Amino acid sequence: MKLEEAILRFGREKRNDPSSGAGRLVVFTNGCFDLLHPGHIRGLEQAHQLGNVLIVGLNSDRSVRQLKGPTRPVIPEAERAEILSALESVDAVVIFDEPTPREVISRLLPDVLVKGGDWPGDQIVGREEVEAAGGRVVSLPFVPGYSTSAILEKIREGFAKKPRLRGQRASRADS
Ligand SMILES: Nc1ncnc2c1ncn2[C@@H]1O[C@H](COP(=O)(O)OP(=O)(O)OP(=O)(O)O)[C@@H](O)[C@H]1O
Ligand SMILES: O=P(O)(O)O[C@@H]1O[C@H]([C@H](O)CO)[C@@H](O)[C@H](O)[C@@H]1O
Repeated sequence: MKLEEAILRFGREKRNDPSSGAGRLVVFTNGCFDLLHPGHIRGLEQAHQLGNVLIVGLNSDRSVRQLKGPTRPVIPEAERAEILSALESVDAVVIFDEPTPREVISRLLPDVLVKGGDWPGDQIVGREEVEAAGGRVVSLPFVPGYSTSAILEKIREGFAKKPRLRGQRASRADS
């Protein structure tokens, strides 16, 4: 979804308009969401439970590369957005190209801004803007043992031990 559409549908003006089903709490979270894992899924489900609508700000491929290096993301932005959009807990996905979601958050002004516990509270971008508009910021519990980097490392280690020819599927006997 384009930011402009998200603002039209879920922006503060829309929420303050009695004819638009006022009282809908808009929750926002953001991330790269490259190779989803249970930490992502649980965090998104918990985020959605904090309001009525969950909008996810998704870093574009260019933004992910700036943050996590030239080998990332593994999954292109359109497919990351498709995967997130398929989750019942996610109502809209807005891709942003900047290094941080500050612009998106400033324009959407969600009622609740959420980040996982891997981010210290004072480093959550958008905190000031959301709180100044009367919203709140929630840091969700981190689920230990899950990260996209760890998944990628496990894959790299596996291939390092038993490299396979391109296109060759391992038989059960190989494993
Ligand atoms: N294990 C986890 N438990 C709870 N939340 C998580 C966990 N891992 C990531 N998140 C949250 O998911 C969102 C997206 O994070 P991100 O895509 O960077 O995942 P990641 O697994 O940390 O990736 P990477 O290892 O590439 O940094 C962020 O809000 C982050 O706080
Ligand atoms: O997937 P990540 O690395 O958890 O997401 C990043 O979060 C940053 C965070 O919101 C800073 O408070 C954000 O600035 C960055 O663009 C990524 O979304």
